[in-house]
Amino acid sequence: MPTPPTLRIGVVIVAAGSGQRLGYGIPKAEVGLAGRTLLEHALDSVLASGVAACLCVAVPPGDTRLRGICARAGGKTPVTVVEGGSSRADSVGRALAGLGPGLDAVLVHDAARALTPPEVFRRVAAALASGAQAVIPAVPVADTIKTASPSSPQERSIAGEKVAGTPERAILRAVQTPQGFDARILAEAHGWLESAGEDAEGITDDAMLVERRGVTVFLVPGSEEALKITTELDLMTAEALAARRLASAAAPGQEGQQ
Ligand SMILES: Nc1ccn([C@@H]2O[C@H](COP(=O)(O)OP(=O)(O)OP(=O)(O)O)[C@@H](O)[C@H]2O)c(=O)n1
Ligand SMILES: C[C@](O)(CO)[C@H](O)COP(=O)(O)O
Repeated sequence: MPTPPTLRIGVVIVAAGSGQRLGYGIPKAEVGLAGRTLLEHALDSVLASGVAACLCVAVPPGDTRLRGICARAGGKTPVTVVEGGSSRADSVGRALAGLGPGLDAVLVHDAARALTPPEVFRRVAAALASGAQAVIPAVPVADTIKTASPSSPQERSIAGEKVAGTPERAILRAVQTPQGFDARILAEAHGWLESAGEDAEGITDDAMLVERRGVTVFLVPGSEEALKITTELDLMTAEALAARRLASAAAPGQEGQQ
């Protein structure tokens, strides 16, 4: 089988969110998990994957702590920092500009998915190298998902919403980051987004953005460990995962045994 071409890949980490739902009163990327910030965990995963030629991190305006972390990270891999915007998409757009020219592909990653295993980055990069223009990691959905619509005025005394439909669960996927794209296609899509106005409403990830531009998005296996840390319960789950990793690093093959 021919070897896929090696791509020059830039990685964007969006870390400029305020973490309202976590409610710690500090930017979420600064929150501690197993003694390190979420951003440090995310940087570790990217750098351990070995896919990044360079990184750009979007941090909250005025933040100095995350800038300091980025200044100390990277080693031989250049890490630049930009001020994030008022939405995730805005932060991605700013970080794309901060990556600089000469890249074949870009991976966009949430700092909030701090424990994403390096293998997930490598799977996304491999699919790009095999010719995909857009690739995202995904996992099957465990719950049955319903679509909802408002109840009629007569029904409202029972409940505000009712079921509108039930998509077939077998074809549903929960998607994660890093999301990988041909660099030119992602830049064009974000350029469109800036002028799209109402057409851009409800776009919640970069894959959806390039889908709107007619690009085929491929799926590769994600990881349960790549959960998005959004609430206190997610952080508790992440702490348990990090503890399991530490235990298995200390005693390989012994985890789960008494
Ligand atoms: N203006 C924003 C908003 C979000 N993000 C980043 O996008 C990712 C996903 O966002 P989310 O988990 O919703 O983070 P927050 O916006 O911080 O959370 P909340 O909505 O609870 O405030 C996070 O890594 C977050 O830092 C960003 O860079 N810039
Ligand atoms: C990009 C993402 O993580 C894919 O699941 C998700 O859409 C981000 O959503 P958020 O509301 O900005 O956290």
